[in-house]
Amino acid sequence: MAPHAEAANGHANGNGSIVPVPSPTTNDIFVVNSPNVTYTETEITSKYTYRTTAISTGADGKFVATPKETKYDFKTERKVPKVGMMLVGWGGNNGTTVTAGIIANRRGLVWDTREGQQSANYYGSVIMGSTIKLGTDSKSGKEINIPFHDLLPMVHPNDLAIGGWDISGMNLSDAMDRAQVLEPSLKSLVKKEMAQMKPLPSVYYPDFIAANQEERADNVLSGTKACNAHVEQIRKDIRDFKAANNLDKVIVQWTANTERYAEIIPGVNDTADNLLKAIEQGHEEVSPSTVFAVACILDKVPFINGSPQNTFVPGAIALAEKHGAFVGGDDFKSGQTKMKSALVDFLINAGIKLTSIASYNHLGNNDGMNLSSHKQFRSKEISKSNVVDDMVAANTVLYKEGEHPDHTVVIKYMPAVGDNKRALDEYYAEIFMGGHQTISMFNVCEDSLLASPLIIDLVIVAEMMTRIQWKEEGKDYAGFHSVLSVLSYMLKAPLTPPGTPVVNALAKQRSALTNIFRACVGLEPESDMTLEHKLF
Ligand SMILES: NC(=O)c1ccc[n+]([C@@H]2O[C@H](COP(=O)([O-])OP(=O)(O)OC[C@H]3O[C@@H](n4cnc5c(N)ncnc54)[C@H](O)[C@@H]3O)[C@@H](O)[C@H]2O)c1
Ligand SMILES: O=P([O-])([O-])O[C@@H]1[C@@H](O)[C@H](O)[C@@H](O)[C@H](O)[C@@H]1O
Repeated sequence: MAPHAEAANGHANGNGSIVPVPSPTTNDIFVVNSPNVTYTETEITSKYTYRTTAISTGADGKFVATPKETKYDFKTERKVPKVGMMLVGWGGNNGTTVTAGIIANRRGLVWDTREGQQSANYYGSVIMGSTIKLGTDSKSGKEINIPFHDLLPMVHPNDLAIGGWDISGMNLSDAMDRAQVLEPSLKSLVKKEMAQMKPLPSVYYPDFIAANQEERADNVLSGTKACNAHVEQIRKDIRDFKAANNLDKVIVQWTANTERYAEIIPGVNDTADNLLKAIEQGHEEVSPSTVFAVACILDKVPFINGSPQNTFVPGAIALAEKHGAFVGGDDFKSGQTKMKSALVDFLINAGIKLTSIASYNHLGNNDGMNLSSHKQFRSKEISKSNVVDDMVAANTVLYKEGEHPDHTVVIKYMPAVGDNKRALDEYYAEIFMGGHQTISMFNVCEDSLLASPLIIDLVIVAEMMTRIQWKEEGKDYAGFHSVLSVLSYMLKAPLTPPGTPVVNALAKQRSALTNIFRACVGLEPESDMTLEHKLF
């Protein structure tokens, strides 16, 4: 949508004159016409008033609600850098699928399927496949929506350089065949390019993943316990990849197997210094994923954990804060849990008292095989079970202090169904006057085709966050907190800055992401009040 003529030429400042703004870049589809927003060739700055409600309790025990305003300045770099995505577990179902998907989109591929011709797309990506409301047309009052990707100058996934590590040395074409996710007609179009891609050898500490993974571990660095050499090798791998592809920055994601939880041990992984010392001493409780996290943190390479294990032990969080490095996690929220976080939000906010959730799923891919081992399943059970806690705790009308719906999670490995995970859910609730509502759901989640767009969203948003700074009046600009809780929409068990609340409600997560990005261009949060359509 071309911006309104005079808006494109500047905005009225306090004394009514038009302050010229540089014309939007060719990629911009909108410009904000506000005295609070300034565009230069290199950055967008916005003056933003953050409005909240501070609650206190009066002497009479009543809540006292006081509107509160905090003024922030946001600064966003406009130049979209050349970005690399390095995946740990690159040779897995997700790694091969997301790689093939980006190649297919980059080349605009079309392939034959039983239902006819299929074109490459980014469906399932909130950034590439959804829109946000920009505002309402000043003449018609019609809602104007724009692609989410156009809200800020974000990286396009087609431009990502892709690499990574795997304990399996299989090239990406053969690994794509092993994954059994994509149509042969599509694979035939990308296999030549993918055959040239070979994962870098990785760290392999057998005790952290299922023993059934050992047979594929033919591409490993020497040593089966954490050590400085492993950290330094990973740091070198990232530097080499960045140089070889002439990149401005790299984002690393863990999409390798689910590990068992690491025990939190005082003196070992409870502080940054202890964790570094534990790695140097080869402590057996330091996992491969934590070694990758440390390597990335030391070079301020954003690291995101797409699996449920506790990669970010307290020492890793402390190290990230010390270095001002971005981390995010845990566990891609792809199918069954994504549905749950939306449905539970709806039920509880509709005043329906959910009393039982039974979540059963079975799958036949290698992830499922790894999860057939109890310790690895336990990691996943935790991330899949905690997703309703915030919604339940927020409704003290339905639930007494400490009251919680029954919630069970079952995962069974059934090789025959491959990557086409079956999620069978029963939601049981109390309704008006002793009635009950039972919702039974059978949800076939093609796991890797649902997870791959999330891997893309996580890279795009994490990279965007590296180009956004904030300050209060009279202070210096700074980055967001090291723990990127803004990534929570894509994750089952959102990691948040220590001591801050976890929000799992899907609508709230999307709203937070949208409105933080809107603030960067000086736009108010979208409230959906639409008073313009209610008062007149
Ligand atoms: N819908 C989804 O697919 C989904 C959703 C949420 C989370 N996850 C998580 O994402 C991860 C990947 O899922 P997947 O279906 O691609 O699994 P997968 O088993 O197909 O792929 C995992 C890959 O990691 C490799 N690997 C294991 N340990 C490694 C190490 N130390 N270093 C490097 N590579 C290593 C394996 O060889 C394998 O190729 C799993 O932890 C899974 O639980 C997947
Ligand atoms: O995201 P979601 O569909 O709830 O959870 C999925 C589980 O149902 C599945 O068993 C597991 O293999 C995937 O890794 C993923 O975690």
